[in-house]
Amino acid sequence: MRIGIIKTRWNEEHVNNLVAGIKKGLKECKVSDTNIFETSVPGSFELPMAARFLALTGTCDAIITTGVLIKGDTMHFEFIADAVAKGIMNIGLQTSTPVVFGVLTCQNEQQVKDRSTGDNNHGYDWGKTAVEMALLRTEALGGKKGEESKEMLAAMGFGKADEDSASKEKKSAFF
Ligand SMILES: Nc1c(NC[C@H](O)[C@H](O)[C@H](O)CO)[nH]c(=O)[nH]c1=O
Ligand SMILES: CC(=O)[C@@H](O)COP(=O)(O)O
Repeated sequence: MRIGIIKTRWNEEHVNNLVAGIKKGLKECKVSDTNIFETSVPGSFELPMAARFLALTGTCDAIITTGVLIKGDTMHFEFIADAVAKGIMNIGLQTSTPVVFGVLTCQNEQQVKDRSTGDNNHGYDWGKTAVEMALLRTEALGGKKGEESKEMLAAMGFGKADEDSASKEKKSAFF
């Protein structure tokens, strides 16, 4: 299983803490470092576009987008938070690659710290969510029922991740 992490350079220190949490969650799920692809974008607003580009490479079974939005003095926060949440959902649905919404939307810095450090690092849960959704995707697209979808996805450029899952015979647990 290969997982992509796209992180922002906005609020970099907090985001790096979240990424550490994500990697802890992935490690517990036996995802090796070599199967984690990591890249960065300027801010949260750029996450959906980058997630789309990465999904279209067909190299990841799931993608985690992570960033930190902190409320400022204007409506900027509200517009970005709404656009990013909807954008990330859309990319997952459009590409059939699960995209985890790993963006904290906080009123202040303390709220961020409370959710990105110690035992309440939300990144940890996002790592596990990505693995669960990647497995679900494999079940959905890698089994017999998924043959047609797989061909369609291959034609659209979703090659590698699907080839990997197709080469293993999997017993479906979800469907
Ligand atoms: N204020 C925050 C931003 N703002 C930047 C935008 O995300 C974007 O990069 C810019 O509007 C150019 O398109 N980004 C965050 O991730 N967090 C913030 O608190
Ligand atoms: C420009 C930004 O990304 C953001 O920080 C806006 O903050 P504010 O709402 O205080 O203008």
